[in-house]
Amino acid sequence: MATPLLAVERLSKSFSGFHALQDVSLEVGEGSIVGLVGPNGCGKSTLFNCVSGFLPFDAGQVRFRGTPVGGMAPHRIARLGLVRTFQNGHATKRMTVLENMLMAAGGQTGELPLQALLRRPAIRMQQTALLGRAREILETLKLTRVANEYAGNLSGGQQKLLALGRAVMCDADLIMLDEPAAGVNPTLVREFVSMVRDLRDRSGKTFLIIEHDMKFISGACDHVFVLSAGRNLSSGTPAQVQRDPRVLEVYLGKRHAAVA
Ligand SMILES: Nc1ncnc2c1ncn2[C@@H]1O[C@H](COP(=O)(O)OP(=O)(O)OP(=O)(O)O)[C@@H](O)[C@H]1O
Repeated sequence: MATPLLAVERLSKSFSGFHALQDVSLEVGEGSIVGLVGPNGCGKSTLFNCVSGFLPFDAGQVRFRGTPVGGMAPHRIARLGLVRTFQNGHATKRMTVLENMLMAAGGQTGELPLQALLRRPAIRMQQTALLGRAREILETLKLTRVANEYAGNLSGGQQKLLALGRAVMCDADLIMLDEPAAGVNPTLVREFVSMVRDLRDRSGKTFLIIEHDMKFISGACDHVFVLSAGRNLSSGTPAQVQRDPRVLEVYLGKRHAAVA
């Protein structure tokens, strides 16, 4: 079997003796769109933080393209091709949307002053290419109209789209989205789903997505992992997990699960 792009292997993480994650495992295949769901407090964000290097974990391993990334700093993991968004967006509010996009594309030639002096034509070409790419992504995300607005002036939904755009701009292979549909109006959620699928189909991006909105999960994801109280509960296609009595029980309670 091919090595999965991301493998989380028996990951555990405690906070002062409280087990936020216990032996959690999941795999994300290249080019797939995978959902991570579960009731509030079940450990989804903790898992994202551990995978992306923002939190150390206690036991288990995270492999990206087979390489263990446990203990690596977030920027090193990002350089390998794994980036994540945050629930609150993390865009710089006093820069324009376009500037935020350009900032997200790290690792350009000429970031050091000496390089900048020696390689001016190369830098100009690279800047033109980046600008073109940023404009193209903003067009896909329907943000062209607000490209020169301060990011702080965008609506909640537009901020989410900008977070997605910045992640795509990094040119990462795996993009982890933390609640992309929270606070986004239903029409925009549908567009967001088709944009994510489009980015996967056209650019071969892989996505791991935390989301409470089951319409988003059903519309976007090929596969879903369900956590409950810091442990793996279920996994399968969106339709399979929504029929799983264990999942119905944690979401709806035992009595409802029996009749659902
Ligand atoms: N830094 C921390 N210190 C102490 N406890 C924490 C910390 N971070 C998370 N927790 C606890 O770990 C558990 C899992 O939290 P986490 O935020 O990962 O859940 P979640 O599934 O993302 O929840 P939500 O859907 O509400 O965002 C919760 O009980 C939370 O209170």
